[in-house]
Amino acid sequence: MNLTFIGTGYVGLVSGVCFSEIGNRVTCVDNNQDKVDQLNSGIVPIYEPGLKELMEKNKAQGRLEFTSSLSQAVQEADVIFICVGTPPLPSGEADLTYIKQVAHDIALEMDGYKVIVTKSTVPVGTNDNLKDMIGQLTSHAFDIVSTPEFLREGTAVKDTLHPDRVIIGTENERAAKMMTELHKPLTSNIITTDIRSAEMIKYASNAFLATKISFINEIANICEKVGADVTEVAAGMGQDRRIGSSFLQAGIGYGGSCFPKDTDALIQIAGNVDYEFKLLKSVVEVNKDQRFNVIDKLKHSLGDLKGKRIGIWGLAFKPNTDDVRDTPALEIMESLLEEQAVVNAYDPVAAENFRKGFGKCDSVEWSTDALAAAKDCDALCLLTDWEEFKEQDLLALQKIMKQPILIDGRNVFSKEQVSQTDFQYYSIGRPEIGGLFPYKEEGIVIPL
Ligand SMILES: NC(=O)C1=CN([C@@H]2O[C@H](COP(=O)(O)OP(=O)(O)OC[C@H]3O[C@@H](n4cnc5c(N)ncnc54)[C@H](O)[C@@H]3O)[C@@H](O)[C@H]2O)C=CC1
Ligand SMILES: O=C(O)[C@H]1O[C@H](OP(=O)(O)OP(=O)(O)OC[C@H]2O[C@@H](n3ccc(=O)[nH]c3=O)[C@H](O)[C@@H]2O)[C@H](O)[C@@H](O)[C@@H]1O
Repeated sequence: MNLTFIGTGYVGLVSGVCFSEIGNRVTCVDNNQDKVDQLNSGIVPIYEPGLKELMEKNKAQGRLEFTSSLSQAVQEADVIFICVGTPPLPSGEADLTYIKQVAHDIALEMDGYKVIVTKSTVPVGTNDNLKDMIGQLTSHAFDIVSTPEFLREGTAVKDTLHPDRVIIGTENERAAKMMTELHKPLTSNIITTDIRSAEMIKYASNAFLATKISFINEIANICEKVGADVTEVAAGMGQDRRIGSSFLQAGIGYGGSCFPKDTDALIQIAGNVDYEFKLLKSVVEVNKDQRFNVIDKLKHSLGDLKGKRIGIWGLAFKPNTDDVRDTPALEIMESLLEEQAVVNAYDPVAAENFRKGFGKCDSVEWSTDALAAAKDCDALCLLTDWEEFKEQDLLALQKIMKQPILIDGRNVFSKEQVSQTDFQYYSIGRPEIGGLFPYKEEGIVIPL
């Protein structure tokens, strides 16, 4: 099939490349000419393992191209995917400006029947509105489909080529058939449903995953007080197939371009129909607090942070990405600077993006390797669980630090590794290995 993807962010670019890989003829459109030029000269503007190789292969085989010209891309396409951003407005609601602009532009360029698919995450009812809007602007036939995207950054290629499921929301049989055929090479688990349910499946999925994370983080905080180990608890819980073992990794909370934005948006979607989503509001609140766990632990070990040298390992919101949108590192860094600590930061790939988006970078020192960031530090905070950090030799690390204090915000190191060192080690929800309120120290009495 001839496919056009509008927007070459994570979703448009990865989907475009992967759909060309399975034999379709794909055009990716972006109105950012710089991005298009980069893509045409073989530069992938995002860090995503495996993407560059696949992109080059499919470009060379003539199945994949990039352009800023919408008109030809729309006219040549059987199916047009809208993949532009839906960032949060100050109210938390999704900003649909880019979506509406693209829908308007598609309508004006159409020259025959098209299937128009929304891959961007949009509030329930948006696709119905797009249908009305496009219908008023064109006399050509078209069908609207909601096919929400579930890829994760860092594993986006694998997630796209081997999805758990594909959701196809449409009211039209012809469009459902075309979309089913298109996705068949990826999975047999294709679920067709109505448009509004498809839109809701996306928000509900992200909100549920965020809920799992906040839940386990609260369990971790309680574990620190009662002397249990959250990793043991999560492993035990995860063996129940009804619960499942994924997304039970305690840490400093979720970040990224989607969980924070989509949980806020779902709270607004509910609010707009006069429903207070109490549970999700708490999930968001717990997540905001969890970031400061690191600061609490630093203060517990160092007291006043003024003038103290703090190393930061990891700026990306998770490993294997250079995305720093809503990364916990942002607020942690801000807090440290407010406390007048001296900060030295390192991330294997995300430092440049972080510097671009963070206003107070002048007062931050930057290192080009992990050990340099830790050198002479009073304490080191691990904020992103990059493989590179897991592989560090703690004894060597200890030697170059001024004080051996390690705040492991992602529970990367084991008891065995830490016990061979002199580190004052704090993790999340593992008080026997290193927590904020070791239950023995606090002398909490649990009544029998
Ligand atoms: N980033 C992710 O991992 C995932 C994102 N999503 C959703 O997918 C949507 C897109 O997300 P990202 O790819 O992260 O977005 P992004 O913000 O990284 O990229 C959007 C792209 O669209 C382009 N664009 C904007 N207006 C345009 C126009 N009128 N014509 C052509 N191009 C235009 C921009 O230049 C930009 O390159 C969002 O709704 C997001 O919530 C869903 C699942 C995963
Ligand atoms: O809508 C989206 O954009 C995407 O959002 C998430 O994907 P992503 O944000 O790329 O990353 P995740 O792997 O879900 O991690 C999100 C955050 O949660 C944190 N996390 C994740 C899992 C866990 O157990 N604990 C935990 O703290 C990560 O460190 C990270 O900060 C979803 O997993 C995707 O299915 C979805 O398509």
